[in-house]
Amino acid sequence: MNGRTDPAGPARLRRRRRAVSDLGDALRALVELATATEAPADDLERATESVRAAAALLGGRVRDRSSLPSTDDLLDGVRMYNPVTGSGSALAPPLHIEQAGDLTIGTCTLGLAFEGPPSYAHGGMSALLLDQLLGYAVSASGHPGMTVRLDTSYRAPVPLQTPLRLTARVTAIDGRRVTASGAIATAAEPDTVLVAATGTFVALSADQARRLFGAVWDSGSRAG
Ligand SMILES: CCCCCCCC(=O)SCCNC(=O)CCNC(=O)[C@H](O)C(C)(C)COP(=O)(O)OP(=O)(O)OC[C@H]1O[C@@H](n2cnc3c(N)ncnc32)[C@H](O)[C@@H]1OP(=O)(O)O
Repeated sequence: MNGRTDPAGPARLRRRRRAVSDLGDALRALVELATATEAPADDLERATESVRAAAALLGGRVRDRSSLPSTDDLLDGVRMYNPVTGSGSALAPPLHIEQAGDLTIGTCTLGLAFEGPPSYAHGGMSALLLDQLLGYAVSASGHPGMTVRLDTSYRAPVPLQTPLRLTARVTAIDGRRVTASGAIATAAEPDTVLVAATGTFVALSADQARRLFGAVWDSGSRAG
């Protein structure tokens, strides 16, 4: 039973979402500290035992790839484990996104866990952030689609532990194909582009949507 069919569902769903976000916060802090720590081996060994105990607690009930998380709502755009924006994801910085007219703005700070070259972000992380932000801009334009191409131009390294400002906007709509462009800058110097990207997104045909996501829709409707 999930939040949509259970009479006590809304309150239960709110509590579960809060718990998922709190766990996400704790996990992100853990991942960052596990990267930054210079603690002695004894402490690392004790921490490993605690983390294994926590994993055992979470492993009692799990979903597989054909079911949506019970906390998510695709129609409302709630994806709590999205690896870029999801408050429940240990992998997400998380990136916070808002829409201002036709401009999509993202903010985040990357910690040491995202290090590529010493003291700077891994280039794949920049592409991940931009893919998400461009995809959001495309959805916000009313033409959601999947990324089929992402061209990324790395002009200067992205500093860690520094507030970042990302921007994106849709530049062309051509049938099922939508193009969006965006950039990463620091919040302190928003006009200095560090990484720029242009992405092509394609709206799925009904057949493509059924082929790619049919199993997930079916399990969602079975769950109510
Ligand atoms: C808020 C949410 C934000 C989410 C952001 C995150 C977005 C993501 O990361 S999505 C995940 C990564 N992307 C993917 O996994 C997609 C993988 N690709 C596919 O599954 C398929 O390419 C698919 C289903 C999208 C399209 O199918 P495909 O058979 O390639 O294309 P098709 O349907 O024949 O063509 C549609 C149009 O797209 C064009 N197109 C397809 N691929 C490309 C490409 N690589 N470059 C340019 N144009 C392309 C075709 O030319 C065609 O154009 P036209 O209509 O003018 O002839």
